[in-house]
Formats: sequence, structure tokens, C-alpha cells
Amino acid sequence: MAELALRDYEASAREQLSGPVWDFLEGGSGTESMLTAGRDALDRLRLRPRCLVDVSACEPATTLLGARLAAPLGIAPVAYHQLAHPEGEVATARAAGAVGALFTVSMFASRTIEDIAAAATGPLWLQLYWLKRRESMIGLIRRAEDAGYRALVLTVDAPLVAHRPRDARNGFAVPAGIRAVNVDSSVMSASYEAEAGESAIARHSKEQFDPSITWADLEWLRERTSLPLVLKGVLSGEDAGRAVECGIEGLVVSNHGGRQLDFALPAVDALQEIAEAAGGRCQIVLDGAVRHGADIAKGLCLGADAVLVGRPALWGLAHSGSDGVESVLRTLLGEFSEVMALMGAPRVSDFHRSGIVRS
Ligand SMILES: Cc1cc2nc3c(=O)[nH]c(=O)nc-3n(C[C@H](O)[C@H](O)[C@H](O)COP(=O)(O)O)c2cc1C
Ligand SMILES: CC(C)CC(=O)C(=O)O
Repeated sequence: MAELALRDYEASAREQLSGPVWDFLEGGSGTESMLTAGRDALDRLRLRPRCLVDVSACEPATTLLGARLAAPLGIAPVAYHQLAHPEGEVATARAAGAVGALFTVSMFASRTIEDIAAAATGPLWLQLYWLKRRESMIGLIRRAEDAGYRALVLTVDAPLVAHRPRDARNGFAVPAGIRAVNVDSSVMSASYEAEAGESAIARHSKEQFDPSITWADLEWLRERTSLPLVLKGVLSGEDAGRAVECGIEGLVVSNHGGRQLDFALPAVDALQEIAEAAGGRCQIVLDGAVRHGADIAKGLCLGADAVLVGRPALWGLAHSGSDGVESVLRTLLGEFSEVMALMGAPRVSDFHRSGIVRS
């Protein structure tokens, strides 16, 4: 297969997927201001290389929460991979394992977390929303522990799913046959049908998410699992400091790919403040608009330990299933290896704040 750039996978996915599914995948909240803002913020950052460094043997491998990765790269939690390919998350897990990337499985995965784990040869994290029915959440956590998941990622930027105009206009609902098979069907049953002016996705949150949780509730979760806890959707240094005080092991700096608070700051613009507030006491992961190996380097310079891609994995999946996801990840990895050499940064630990300039 000829080498494709990420934008070719995007174009192919757009052709393959139905209009409403494409809109669900690509769309943002409110004015969709953040869909371009996240990319613009990364583009404004320029890399400053060092010269005359021996880069004859660059080593992109790293460790994240104790798991070895081939590079500081992973896949962000994205609901319902079967929207892009019948094999869904099982295909994605196979691809992530083949490349040595982390795969964060969404609570709203369309394949069972056990089937996904059986296909995985790399580390898996499980993402959770805090459900009103806590016993459903705990049941899922037990299953994740038994299936060998390495961390739980609690998404904290979604007390409710924001208004997403494309989904509302399309009355978007996941097609029959694709279901959130890991969430109690009794919890989910009402949430698969759109109502007038509201997508079924918005109903998921209205009916199931608990918008009353606070920092105090984290202790309750901590007592119920031995897995490391990661908070996803943190955008302020104050919250990062608070998370560290609560003993949280990781943070995903993210604005949910522009799908939650409209006009939220781009995640990469919050990264340095958050990394400084965390002060090396927890691991820092960045997501949002990462589309090139250079973006991985930019994240590392500003204090991230790894970066995640969301939509690009689904573009690869829609294009050619597991092979497509693998090629997307390999493209990013190849670009990152080249950036390492050209930056004079042969190891992941060689990326520092001085390697980046805001233009
Ligand atoms: C279609 C779609 C579904 C998503 N589902 C989830 C989810 O279930 N849980 C979650 O925490 N984030 C979810 N996200 C947000 C991603 O984890 C991630 O923050 C975002 O997509 C990163 O930006 P990128 O797509 O530009 O790489 C979703 C994003 C998309 C595009
Ligand atoms: C099922 C949804 C709540 C998934 C999500 O987080 C999203 O669509 O951004």
C-alpha cells in the first residue's frame, strides 16, 4: 500500500462514512470555534533544534505509568469504534499492540472490554464517565481489573455532553446493532433514541452521568480499585495541583477535541502550566489536534510524557480496519523519529522547554 498522509485517511473516511456518522466524528460543540483553534495553537509553536548531537541511534521508546511504549504515543478514548469498522475496538487494539502504542478504551466502546483485551498486545487503559448508578461503574471496573487494564481514566470535562449542533440537526443516534456493550443495558436502554432537537448522545449524559460529583468523591473511587487513576480533561494548573494532592497518578490535558466547553483554551496552551503545577508528581498526557510527529515533540517540550490521537485512529479504522489504524500510528511514529534526529534529541528525555518557541 502506498504511504498515505493522515489527511488522506481523513479524506477517505469522509467518503466511506455516512453524513451523520462523519458529523459525529468530526464535529465540535457550540460554534465549533475550537476545531481550528487547537490546530492553530500547535502550528504557532516552533521547534528550536540543537546541533552536533549524536543522533545515530535515536530511541523513541518510553514508559508511561509503568508500561513500556514504543514511543510516547497512544489512542484517546473514542466511543463506538464500530461506527467506523465492523471489528471496532478489537481492530484498534490489534493495531495499537502491533505498533507499541497505548490504547485508551472508551466506556462507550462497542466491543466488550474482554474481547478488546484478548486482541491487545500492548497496554490498555479504560476511560470512565461517572454514572449515577455507581454499582454499574464498579462492575465495569472489576471487569477491567480482571482483564488486565492498566489504569482508569475518569473524564472530568463532561458533567453533561455539550450541545453539538451537527448531531442535534441530524438527530444523531448510533445505528441499531452498535451498542455500548460494556454499560448495563438497563442503564442504557432509553439513551439510544434521539429526541426532537437533541441527539441520542446528549441523552446518554442527561440520563446517566452524575453531574454532582466533586473532588471529595474521588476518594470513594480510590477505595474501590487498585488501578492507577488518571483524570482526563484538566485545563488549569489549580486543578492539576488539586489532583496531585488527591493522589491522582496521571492527567490528560484535553479540551475533549473541541466537543465540550466552547471557547475552552487549546489543551497545548494549558500544558506548561499544568506540567509545572504537577511538578513531576504525576504523569502528564496531552490530546487534541495532534496530527504530526512534530506535535509529539511539541507536547514533550512543554512537559507531557505522552500524547494521544483521537479522530485520526478512527480515520484509519474507516479506511482499512486494523491495517489503517496501524498505518496512521506508524506514520506518526516515523515522523517523530525523524524529528528526534533533526531536533538533536535522541531520547524522549531530551525534549525540554528550550526546544520550543511561540511564534
Ligand atoms: C467521536 C468521538 C468520540 C469521543 N468519545 C469519547 C469518550 O467516550 N470518552 C472521552 O473521554 N473522550 C471522548 N472523546 C474525546 C477524545 O478522547 C479526545 O479528547 C479528542 O478526540 C482528542 O482530539 P483529536 O480527535 O483532535 O485527536 C471523543 C472524541 C470523538 C471525536
Ligand atoms: C458517548 C459520548 C459521551 C462520547 C464522547 O465523549 C464524545 O462524543 O465526545
